[in-house]
Amino acid sequence: MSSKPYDPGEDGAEMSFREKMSYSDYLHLEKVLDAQEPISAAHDELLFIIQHQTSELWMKLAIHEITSAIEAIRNDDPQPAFKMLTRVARIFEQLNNAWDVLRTMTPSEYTEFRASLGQSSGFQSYQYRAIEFLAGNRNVAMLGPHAHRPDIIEKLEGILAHPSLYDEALMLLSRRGFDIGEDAARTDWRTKRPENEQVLEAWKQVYSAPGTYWELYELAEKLVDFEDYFRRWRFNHVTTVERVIGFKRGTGGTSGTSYLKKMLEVELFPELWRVRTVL
Ligand code: HEM
Ligand SMILES: N[C@@H](CC(=O)c1ccccc1NC=O)C(=O)O
Repeated sequence: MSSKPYDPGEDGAEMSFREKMSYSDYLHLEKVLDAQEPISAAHDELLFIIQHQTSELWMKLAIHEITSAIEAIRNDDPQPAFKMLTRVARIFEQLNNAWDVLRTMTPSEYTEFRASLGQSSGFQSYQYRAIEFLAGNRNVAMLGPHAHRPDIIEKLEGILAHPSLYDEALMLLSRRGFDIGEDAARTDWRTKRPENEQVLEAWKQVYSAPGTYWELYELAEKLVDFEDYFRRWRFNHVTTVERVIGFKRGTGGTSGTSYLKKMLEVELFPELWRVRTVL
């Protein structure tokens, strides 16, 4: 019995894209797939490049979502922000799972091309810094590595000129009748805000009566969820780094693993972690 090979064209699949938009036209695949240019002969450099490029693509989406979530909260419409923040947490979960691929690279394999990376480092990831700044971890010193790129400085300064995700959540608390003290009178958004007892008290009231403050309660939990996944990313990163380069200095010039371990202590939404202890 001879059977003819399956022809999707006979089934109705479109086969002629001379004048129609195709899959790769729409996705600009040539641009994306032409953007991997290993600079060494090491087998694992392609893995390293793709791991970073895909991470940066997911970060781009996270920035898009956080920016819209900030806007929704500012407009007193937090419901859509809940969905966006859930998506951001899922993006970080995706980034967390991706470490499993990179972890297949041993120190011997990384050493084959590490020297070709020069002084470049994830420390100079402006999208990572944008996410931190958008969330609320603001430190103008982190603009330093971008001094040679006025376009990047402009983007990051544009974020620092406006309230962060957490600042907007605090202002929502204030609009809903809570006294948040000096956080209600801020005009400078560029620097890190100090922790505030009145904010802690406001979150304490929210968590003590979820039924009364359901929206604020849900917002608080979405923020904690986001930070939870973000912390896991930091932890996976530092563990991978120790596994691959031990305690060598970073190509970006920091102490490397020790610097990243210090960064594990950074909190995006401090009073939301503190409130757990006082409930
Ligand atoms: C073998 C893999 C990796 C190694 C050995 C490594 C190593 C390091 C080191 C040592 C630092 C500290 C800065 C420095 O002095 O260079 C750093 C920072 C950083 N890396 Fe990686 N990294 C790896 C993979 C990744 C990946 C896949 C990403 C995803 C985009 C990433 C993103 C970052 C970011 C955003 C920072 C800055 C963190 C901060 O300032 O808090 N790294 N990395
Ligand atoms: N900082 C790393 C190098 C590194 O991982 C890296 C280099 C260029 C572009 C992205 C990188 N990823 C994270 O830091 C190192 O010290 O080996």
